Amino acid sequence: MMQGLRICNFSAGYAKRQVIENLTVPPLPRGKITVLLGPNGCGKSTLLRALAGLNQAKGELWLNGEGLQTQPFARRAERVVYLPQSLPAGVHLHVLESVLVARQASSGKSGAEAQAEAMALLEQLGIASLALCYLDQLSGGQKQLVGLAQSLIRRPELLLLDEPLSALDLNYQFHVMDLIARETRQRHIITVVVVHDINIALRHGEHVLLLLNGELIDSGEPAQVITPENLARTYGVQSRIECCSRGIPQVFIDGLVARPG
Ligand SMILES: Nc1ncnc2c1ncn2[C@@H]1O[C@H](COP(=O)(O)OP(=O)(O)OP(=O)(O)O)[C@@H](O)[C@H]1O
Repeated sequence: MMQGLRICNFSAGYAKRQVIENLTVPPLPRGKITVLLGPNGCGKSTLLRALAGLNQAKGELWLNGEGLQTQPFARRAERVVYLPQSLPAGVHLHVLESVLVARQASSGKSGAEAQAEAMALLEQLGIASLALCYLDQLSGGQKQLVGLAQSLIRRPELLLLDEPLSALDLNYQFHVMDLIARETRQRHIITVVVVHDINIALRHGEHVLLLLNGELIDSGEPAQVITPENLARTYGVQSRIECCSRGIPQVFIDGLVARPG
């Protein structure tokens, strides 16, 4: 059985606008973090939502050898989890309840075992002390961490995270990427993460997809894809990549080669 996610001749968009047209992507690996990069409006969220079956789409999607497009939505929702940029407002649950609801939705399991698992995950994310706080009383970053707990507890085969770091401080960005990498590796998940910070992509990504105007510009290992040429072409920035004293490559932006858009 072919492992990983295969995307072939895939088109997605909205009633009046096709955003992704005939996209074919080399297989996305299991057990690794794929970072999805590209400028504002290039179609990253549209692609993730379409992979989750939440946007109109046509074409072929194969998840670990099984076709996704023809699967009933409930089965697909068990296998594929999409975490949007922000959690829906107005949900009157406390943090622990919301994670348990997510757990139940995908495995039907509840009770003491599920509760212990949920608490362990909140602990790992450093938010166990918030377990009994209501979602609408949390800060933006805290909500983002809860969203991540809700997604991870569902144990998906394909985990789609749309800018999961956007509200997190520096320490949490690092910690969360490490945690996502560990879960991804241990549970053999295919994880796709949208980030805008190119240095996070370079440091924590294990595979990179670079999109521009709904088209794939490049894909592969971070150091092969995140190059000054590709950054100039997609983001219009002039950049250089240098290793710091610890040998970790870093991107420095020296200026613009083009105006946005
Ligand atoms: N509901 C919608 N209806 C119609 N067009 C939409 C809708 N949502 C997004 N679009 C359009 O689709 C294109 C891609 O948007 P998308 O949100 O996928 O971009 P993105 O790469 O995630 O951007 P960003 O980095 O700013 O979040 C944009 O031109 C946007 O205007």
